[in-house]
Amino acid sequence: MFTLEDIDGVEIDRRAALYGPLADAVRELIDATIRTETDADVIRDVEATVRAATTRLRDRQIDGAYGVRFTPDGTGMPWGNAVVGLRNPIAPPLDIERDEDGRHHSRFTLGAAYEGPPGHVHGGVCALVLDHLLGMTASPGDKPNFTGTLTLRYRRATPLGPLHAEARIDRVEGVKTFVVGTLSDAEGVTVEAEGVFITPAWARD
Ligand SMILES: CCCCCCCCCCCC(=O)SCCNC(=O)CCNC(=O)[C@H](O)C(C)(C)COP(=O)(O)OP(=O)(O)OC[C@H]1O[C@@H](n2cnc3c(N)ncnc32)[C@H](O)[C@@H]1OP(=O)(O)O
Repeated sequence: MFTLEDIDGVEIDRRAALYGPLADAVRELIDATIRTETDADVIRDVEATVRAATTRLRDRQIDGAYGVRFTPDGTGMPWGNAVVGLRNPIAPPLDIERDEDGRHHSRFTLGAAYEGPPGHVHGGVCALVLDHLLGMTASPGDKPNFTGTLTLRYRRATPLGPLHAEARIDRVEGVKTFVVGTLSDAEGVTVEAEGVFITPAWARD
């Protein structure tokens, strides 16, 4: 599940510079695919081009998903992750910052690819973002904590566009870490979240 990738910082940077722009380009493609109103023959031509590009990428590929890789110095490479994955065009991706007090926060933009109600973020996408942010907040050390229960209160619809999310640990009780967080737009909080994150048996002392 968590694997060691024996590479140094120079190699991480090289790979990030190679794969990051590809994922960015595909994110643009997703947005353009949703919003285009160009001519039918152009759309069919682009479809063929995209299929050809996919065939070229599949020339050599790993079996299964990317996994969460760590380098010997503990640098994480969750590059296939659905929220922060550098190589995953589905991920917005979030850039999550950690304060000295353990609070985690992120500013990001969700566009047309994340729509649920017209012009607004899909409720499941709100949950996706908050689950990941709260999960990161719950796992400050080298032990993973997995979502046991995530409770959300959707106070009002979240508009597509620039957003902010933050989370902090409320308390720790044995193997359970209780985390609270919010998703907000410029007008204030749209979704409140509470999560119970649990250290799985295989990671306990
Ligand atoms: C580089 C960056 C990395 C990047 C990677 C960072 C990843 C962040 C990911 C974000 C978070 C995720 O999506 S994680 C993926 C989604 N979550 C999952 O897939 C979890 C699936 N479930 C499980 O693996 C398991 O059920 C666990 C770990 C949740 C529970 O394990 P368990 O072995 O069953 O626990 P058990 O010993 O019975 O119980 C321990 C205590 O927890 C309580 N408990 C047990 N289950 C639950 C529950 N669902 N909700 C509340 N509380 C519970 C029990 O009552 C007990 O309390 P007491 O008696 O001690 O009081």
